[in-house]
Amino acid sequence: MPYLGLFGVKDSLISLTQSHFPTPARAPSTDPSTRSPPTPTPTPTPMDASGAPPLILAAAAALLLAAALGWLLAARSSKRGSARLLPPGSTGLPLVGETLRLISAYKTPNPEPFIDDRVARHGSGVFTTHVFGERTVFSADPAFNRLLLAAEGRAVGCSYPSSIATLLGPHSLLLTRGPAHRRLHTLTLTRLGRPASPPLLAHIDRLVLATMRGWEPASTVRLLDEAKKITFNLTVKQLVSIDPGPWTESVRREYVKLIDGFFSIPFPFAHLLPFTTYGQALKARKKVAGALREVIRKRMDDKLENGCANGKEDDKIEKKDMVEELLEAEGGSFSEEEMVDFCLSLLVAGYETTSVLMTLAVKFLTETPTALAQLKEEHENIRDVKGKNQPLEWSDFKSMPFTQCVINETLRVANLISGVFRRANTDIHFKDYVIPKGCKIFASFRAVHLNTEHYENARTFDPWRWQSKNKLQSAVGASLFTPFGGGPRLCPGYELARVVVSVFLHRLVTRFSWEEAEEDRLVFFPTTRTLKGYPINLQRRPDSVF
Ligand code: HEM
Repeated sequence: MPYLGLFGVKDSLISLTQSHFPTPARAPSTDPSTRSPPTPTPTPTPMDASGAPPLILAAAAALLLAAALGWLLAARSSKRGSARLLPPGSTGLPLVGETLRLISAYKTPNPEPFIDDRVARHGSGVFTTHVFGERTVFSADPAFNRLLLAAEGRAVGCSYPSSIATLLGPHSLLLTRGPAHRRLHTLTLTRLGRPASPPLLAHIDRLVLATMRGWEPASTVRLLDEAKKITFNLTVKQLVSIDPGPWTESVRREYVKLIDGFFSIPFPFAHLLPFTTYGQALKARKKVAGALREVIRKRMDDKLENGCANGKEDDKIEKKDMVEELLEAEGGSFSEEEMVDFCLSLLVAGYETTSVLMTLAVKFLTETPTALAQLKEEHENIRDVKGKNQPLEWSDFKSMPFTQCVINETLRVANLISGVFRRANTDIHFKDYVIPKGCKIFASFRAVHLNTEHYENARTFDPWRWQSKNKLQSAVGASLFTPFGGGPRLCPGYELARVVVSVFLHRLVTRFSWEEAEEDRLVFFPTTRTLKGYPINLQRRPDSVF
């Protein structure tokens, strides 16, 4: 799914979250202007012809024919008439367009040239290409990106392939549109946009500490795995108020298979092919949804038994979790299935992104010792004032300005979501171009974040760049910094993700020292992460108290 970093066309998937970035310490000293594309994943793999039923073969042939026709039309239109108004570009080879070039770029440690070269060749930050069976306009232009984000739901709409939509469920926030989307988005923001609430902050702190308590005084851990545990348990708590235990563990086992499905090839009739990753993901989805349904049903029954709590007084009482928000919202009109899909999509949405953000922040800091030293000092100062054992409070979070610079810079450099896909609902006029109704558009955040015109030494991890006053506001205002998107689909978890990572860094640097257990590197296919999950050797600090 585009948000998760997957871009699917027909039966293919391409990761959007692709973010390539050389590790800061090894970043090239030169800083070519960088523009970034989405991340490729495997192209649609045709079903094995030998064993395929005739119906499938006929469908496959029809698809191929449609793709060929699409390509021919795109190629013709780029040469004459109205298509002269399309942003410049090339449709590449018949059928595959430029898909293979895109994929191979993202399989290297430096995928930037896919966009850079085209921007340079066409002299335009907006260009046309043809990937995954579809003509697609790429934007590396912050002004156009802003327009696209703001126009969501009107001139453009987000578009997900059916394979992703099936895993998410029809009532997922990511799939709803129009007034229903606005209502659900506001509700989500109300819940997730309040990490300042004392119970939530205390809970994040407790969860992080509980995970770290599981680490031996001297041990090797794969940081990404640990970060994922924290993120999953935290989201479950936010949704249904269940603490880590056998229930969360059994749901997590299925959930991991579901997540794998987003990055797999959705073979036709996958529900009949349980040995494929996508087939297993479909099964896992049923189990995760079933577990959530059981909890939600029980809560609905409890509510019926205890009577509705819709009075004025109750509105003022902070809801204990997302299910309670849903049960109370809109006169309690959400159906069980709507609530299940909604919770499931929240569980999916922040998992990979927040965990990789935590891991990469530690990796970049490890490779930039001066930044790590400054960060440690900031957190030790907080501890000096509070004493060793006190839980973190909101005022402590507010005393972490350098930590926020580290998080901003990790987001800028890592590009966990390298951009978002939209589809034009109408002809779109931008500069001298017209992007026709129905056309797919990719707004690349990464291309902007790594562009030397906007950021000096754009490919170097430099958290100090965010220290200057108002830098963040002006970068966000000009759409030069959009790691969480913008407009009506602005990520509702943006504040929560920051708080989780801040608390995690606080507890890590004040209780442990560490070094890389083995060399690890960033990979960008099918998503941005480190190849080995960043194994580190941890040493508990002698003065740390648990
Ligand atoms: C580093 C962490 C994160 C990053 C970089 C990130 C990034 C994004 C981006 C770029 C979008 C916009 C997608 C679009 O416009 O199509 C988005 C949407 C969304 N995010 Fe996040 N996100 C993060 C964490 C979270 C967390 C922790 C949650 C919730 C627990 C969350 C929930 C969502 C949801 C539900 C949407 C869809 C909103 C809608 O369609 O209205 N995200 N996120």
